[in-house]
Amino acid sequence: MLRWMTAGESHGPALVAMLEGLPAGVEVTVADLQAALARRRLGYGRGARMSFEKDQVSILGGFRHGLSLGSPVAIHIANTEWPKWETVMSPGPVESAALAAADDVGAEKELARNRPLTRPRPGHADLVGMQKYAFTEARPVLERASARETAARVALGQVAASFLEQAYGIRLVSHTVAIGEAGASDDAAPQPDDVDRLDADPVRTLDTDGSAAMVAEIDAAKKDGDTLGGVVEVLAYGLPPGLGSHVHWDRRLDGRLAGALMSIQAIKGVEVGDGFRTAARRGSRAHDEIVRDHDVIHRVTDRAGGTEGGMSTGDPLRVRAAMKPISTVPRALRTVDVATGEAATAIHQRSDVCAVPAAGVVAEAMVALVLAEACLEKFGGDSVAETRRNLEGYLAAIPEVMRSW
Ligand SMILES: Cc1cc2nc3c(=O)[nH]c(=O)nc-3n(C[C@H](O)[C@H](O)[C@H](O)COP(=O)(O)O)c2cc1C
Ligand SMILES: C=C(O[C@@H]1CC(C(=O)O)=C[C@@H](OP(=O)(O)O)[C@H]1O)C(=O)O
Repeated sequence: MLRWMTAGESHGPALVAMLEGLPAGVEVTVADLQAALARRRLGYGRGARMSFEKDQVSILGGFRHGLSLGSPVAIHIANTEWPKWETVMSPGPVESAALAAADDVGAEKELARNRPLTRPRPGHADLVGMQKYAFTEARPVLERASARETAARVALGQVAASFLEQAYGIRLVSHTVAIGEAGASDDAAPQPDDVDRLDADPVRTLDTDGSAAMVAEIDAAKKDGDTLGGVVEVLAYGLPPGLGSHVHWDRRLDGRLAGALMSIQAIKGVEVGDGFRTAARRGSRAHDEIVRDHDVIHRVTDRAGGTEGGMSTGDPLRVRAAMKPISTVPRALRTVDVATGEAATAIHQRSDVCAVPAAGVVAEAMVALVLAEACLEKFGGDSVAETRRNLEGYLAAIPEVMRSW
C-alpha cells in the first residue's frame, strides 16, 4: 500500500511531504526533486511571488546514497521567504507588540501581513473555512488552502514517477490544452520525450499558434484586471493492462484518478479519454473497436483514454482537468466584511493571473502517485527488482491470443 500526506502552511517555515510504501532501490536525488519543483514554477501569467520565492529541498528519510530504502520517505521544502513571515506565522505564541511591528517592516509592508483578513475572497476557502473552524479572520484558513501546498505534491509525484519508470518503464507527460477561450490544436498527443520542449514554451504546449493565442489571452485578462482558468491533460505511456478493478467502486482506476485530480486546488472538472465529448456521440462512434493484427490484439481508436471497466487497458492513459479562473481577482469582487457586517470588496494583495501551466505539472504528479499506488496494489514487492519480476510474471501468464504486445 502506498500512502502519502503533506503538511505546512503557505507562508510557514517549510512544507513537509511523506510517502510510505515505496519499495527499495528507487533512484532519486535532491537535484531531481529541485528540477521537478522548478517545473511547477513555470508558466506565463504567474504572480510576483514565483520569481522571488525559492524552494529549498532536503530529503530527511527513506533514502541512502541516492536509493530508496523501503522505509517512509520524508521530504522537507523550506521557503526562502520565511524570515519575512517568522512572526506572523510563528508556530509558537508571540507577543502582541511583535505582531503589530510585523506590519511595519520589510520591503513588502503593503502586504500588512498581520492585519486581520475579515473580507473573505469569493472562490477561496476563506468564508466557509472561518465558519467551519471558528476563526474570526481568513489568515488561518488561506494559509493551508493555498496552492503552495502543491509543491509538496510535486516532490512526492517526482518520487512516484521515478519509481514507475525504473520499475515498469511507465512514463508521463502533461501539457496545456486551453487557457480561457484560447486552445491548442488536438493534433498530436505529446510524448514523454517532449517534456523539455513543453517546459520551454511559456504555457506548456507544443502548438506554437495555440501558445501565442493563450499568451495573448493572459495579457488581455491582466490588462482588464481579471484572471483565467483552463484545461490541462496528462498522458501516461507504457501501462500494463489491469491496473485498478471493476469489482468495487473505490478500486476503479478512473475514479481514483478523477478524485486525485479534483483534489487539486481550483480543479472543477475531470475527463477520462474523450470524456464529455463522448457523451455527445452515438455508441457506434464512441467506443474503441478491438481487432487482432499480426498476432497482436489492439483497439483501433483511443477514445476511452486508456481505461475500460475501471482498469487500465494498456493503451496510453489520457486524462484532462479543468481549472477555474484564479479566485483572487484584481478587479475586486463583492464580499462582506465579517468584522462589521458591511458590504466590502475582497482583499487583493497580489496573485497569479493564470496558473494553468503549473496545474499541469501538479496534475502529472497526482496521476503518478495514483498509478504508483495501483501498480503496487497489483504487483506488490519490496524492491524495484521484485515488483518488476511480478509484472513480468503477470504479463507472461496472459494467453498469447489476448496479448496486446
Ligand atoms: C498552481 C496553482 C496556483 C494557484 N495560484 C493562485 C493564486 O495566485 N491566487 C488565487 O487566488 N488562487 C490561486 N490558485 C487557486 C486557489 O488555490 C483556489 O482557487 C482556491 O484554493 C479555491 O479553489 P477550490 O474551491 O477548488 O479549493 C492556484 C491554484 C493552483 C493549482
Ligand atoms: C505560493 C504559491 O502559489 C500561491 C497560491 C495562491 C493560492 O491562493 O492558491 C496564492 C498566491 O500566493 P500569495 O497569495 O501569497 O501571493 C500564489 O503565489 C506556489 O504555487 O508556490
